[in-house]
Amino acid sequence: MYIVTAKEMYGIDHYTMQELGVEGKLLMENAGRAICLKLENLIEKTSRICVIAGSGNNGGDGFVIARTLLNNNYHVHVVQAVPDEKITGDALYHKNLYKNCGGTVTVIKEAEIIRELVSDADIIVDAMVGIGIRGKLREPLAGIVRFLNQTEKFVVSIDIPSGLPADEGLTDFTAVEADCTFIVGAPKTSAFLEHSASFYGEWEMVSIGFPPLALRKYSKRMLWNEGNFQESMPKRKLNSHKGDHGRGLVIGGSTEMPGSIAMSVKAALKAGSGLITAATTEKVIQMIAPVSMESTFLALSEKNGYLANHTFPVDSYDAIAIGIGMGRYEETRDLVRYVLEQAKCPVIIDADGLYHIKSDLSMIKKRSDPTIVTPHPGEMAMLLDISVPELLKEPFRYAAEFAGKYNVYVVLKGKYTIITAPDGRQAVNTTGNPGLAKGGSGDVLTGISLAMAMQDQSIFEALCNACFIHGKSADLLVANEHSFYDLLASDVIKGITDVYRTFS
Ligand SMILES: NC(=O)C1=CN([C@@H]2O[C@H](COP(=O)(O)OP(=O)(O)OC[C@H]3O[C@@H](n4cnc5c(N)ncnc54)[C@H](OP(=O)(O)O)[C@@H]3O)[C@@H](O)[C@H]2O)[C@H](O)CC1
Ligand SMILES: [K+]
Repeated sequence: MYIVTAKEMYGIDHYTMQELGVEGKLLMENAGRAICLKLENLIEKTSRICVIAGSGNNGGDGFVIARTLLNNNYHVHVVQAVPDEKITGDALYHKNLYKNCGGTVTVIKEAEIIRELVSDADIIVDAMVGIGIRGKLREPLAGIVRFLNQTEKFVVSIDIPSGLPADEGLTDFTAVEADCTFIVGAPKTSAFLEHSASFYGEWEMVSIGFPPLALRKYSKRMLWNEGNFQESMPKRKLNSHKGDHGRGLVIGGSTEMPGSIAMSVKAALKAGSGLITAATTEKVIQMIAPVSMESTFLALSEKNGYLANHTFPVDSYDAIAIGIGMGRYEETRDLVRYVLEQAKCPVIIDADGLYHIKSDLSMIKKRSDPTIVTPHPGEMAMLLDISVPELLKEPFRYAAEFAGKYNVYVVLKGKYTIITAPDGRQAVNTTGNPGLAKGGSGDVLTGISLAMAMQDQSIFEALCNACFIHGKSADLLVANEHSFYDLLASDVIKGITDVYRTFS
């Protein structure tokens, strides 16, 4: 499923109409009808529905919905929140069809009157404004939105909750807090931003006839779901051996943080790596060896319990993960630099490793083999020298800029983890739950990512699939024997079994 900005949606719309010859009226009919099919599952035959229509094509969708429901014997009324002369084009065509079928419309000039008009309605359909919103919502729409946000009635938004921007970048808006939203054609970016996603309520996308080639042509963003995982995840050959599944190296750990590298190693093996070596200090090896029975170890030099400058052969690995639990000592940075310079395989940089590269980002820019950074918002903001709120306003843009500038893959972790390729392709992971907001969760994702980077798939798909597995494991665990509260990172490692048994 593709994710679009408002501009991309207009591009897809234009292409479908101009190049393919599909008329706008037909797209509007398709949108309204597809939404009604879904809406009818939510409402009773006796439900009273009030559609609030605005001036643009979003309002036009509202008139199609009103006509379809009316013709299906529902009790419907349309409140038009703009003067008659503002309804033009395809929207006017559909308004006339609705009226020709016996539909009634009340035109309102002031927001106050809305309370009375919807007093006997069970369901309110918000078709005031969609992706065409410019600036902050004007009256009377703003007043209607304030009323809708305090009413107990069930509010269904069309395409986008009215007032909400489709794109990232704006955080100050008045918008409908919908109970549910039927998104037209393709989900918009604001459905995946921490400050705006909740306005959509539960959402579902309806297809209205945009061909995949049009979506592909305009959008570089997608939602990574079960279908993508099943399609791209390489199948295991029955006669394969451990060498076929990747020989990985995990570098990290310190006396203060010995557990994290053990988690990454275990996750990497559980997710399907053939062989994993943990490169860490002698002391950490002694500490983690009893719980890391399936891995091999490489003792590196240390200073005060932290990894110190050390050169060792890194060319016999298929992928490397570095940074986990390694601390921020100056001496450790030289080790990070050495690995990034020498390794001729994909390198994943996580946690303290990100702190080390910050002082000299040319360390990653110079590399010719794939480099992957896996920051949480705090680490990403640190890499960019901006605040976390600034980053979260436009995470897609910042991630894409960083990926392009430094030629790296970025896995920006969060409620909506965004995976970005150096060429600007982006995916949003669909799995995961609040149970993952716990220590060790990132270490597990790094381990799974290491395993995925060594399977027979592109790095972008590998990272998308790693995020999918990580989140899906947590989802299956919470659906069955666990809760958001008790879920541990070690449970997520065990849960990988169920993900593979269920989906591959
Ligand atoms: N291809 C598709 O995706 C299809 C989408 N459909 C639906 O159409 C809308 C987009 O339609 P569009 O007409 O481009 O825009 P909107 O209806 O969202 O909004 C335009 C009107 O909104 C008024 N407006 C704009 N900003 C404000 C504001 N800040 N306050 C109040 N009113 C505002 C604007 O009025 P003006 O007086 O400023 O001109 C416009 O009249 C999309 O979201 C889908 O729902 C199609 O039905 C099918 C194809
Ligand atoms: K709307």
